Amino acid sequence: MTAAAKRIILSAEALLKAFGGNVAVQNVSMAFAEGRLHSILGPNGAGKTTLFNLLTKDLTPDTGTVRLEGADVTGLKPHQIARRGLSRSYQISSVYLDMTARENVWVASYRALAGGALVFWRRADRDAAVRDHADTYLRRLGLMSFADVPTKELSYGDQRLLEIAVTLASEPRIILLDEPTAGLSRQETEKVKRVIAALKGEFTIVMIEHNMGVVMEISDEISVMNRGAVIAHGSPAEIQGNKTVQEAYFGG
Ligand SMILES: Nc1ncnc2c1ncn2[C@@H]1O[C@H](COP(=O)(O)OP(=O)(O)OP(=O)(O)O)[C@@H](O)[C@H]1O
Repeated sequence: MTAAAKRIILSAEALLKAFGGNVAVQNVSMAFAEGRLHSILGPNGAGKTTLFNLLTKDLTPDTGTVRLEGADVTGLKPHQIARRGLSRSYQISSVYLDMTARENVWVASYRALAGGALVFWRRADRDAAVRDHADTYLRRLGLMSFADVPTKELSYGDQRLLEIAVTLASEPRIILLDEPTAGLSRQETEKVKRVIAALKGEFTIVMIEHNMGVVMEISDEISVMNRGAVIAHGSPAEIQGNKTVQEAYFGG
């Protein structure tokens, strides 16, 4: 199915962001279709992270519009965007190293369930519900055997998986993954790749990723940025054969 045939859940429309005289994101428009994995590629400094920050409202664009389910959300704060179902993982792992794996997911689970007036539940029921919720995501990411292990004792790859578990436990509809395989071994990269591929369809995923093999294998569509602008958009096969991309990204 083509992207055009799918419902657009999130979109960037003519976004522009400059830092002083440096235009980091230049008139960028992108549409993210429901249930698809859309990767953003580009060399260092292309503007990918700035675009993420504009989508999550960690940054405000100088001009342009961000739409979530058709509504203009450009003026909203990050927590308001999160409440509307958009959750993000960071390039630098943001899990708490002194907490156990389960405790890390608990925090997001508690927030997700608290939306359902969790505070009024009996304490034992509440704690069991939060634990069940957290365990669902630990299991899903293959981390149950580490549930009670302090996060600092997990391998870096498992810490990145835990980060995805935390992201999912907030029950988003859209997840933004910032370089999920950065710094991982080949084996860990394979594992993270399989996990992300399994989330496709259920979640809309936007992913910045430098590992070309991962991007080409699991993406439904790819946008390529260079010097703040989008220079190509298409399927993995279309991007692989695109001459402009080869010149900009692979140096010729
Ligand atoms: N807070 C900031 N202040 C000033 N300049 C910034 C800021 N954030 C980003 N930039 C600049 O904007 C441009 C785009 O940076 P950005 O981090 O978005 O690129 P990127 O594609 O994510 O790169 P990388 O792959 O290295 O993470 C760069 O020239 C960068 O130096």
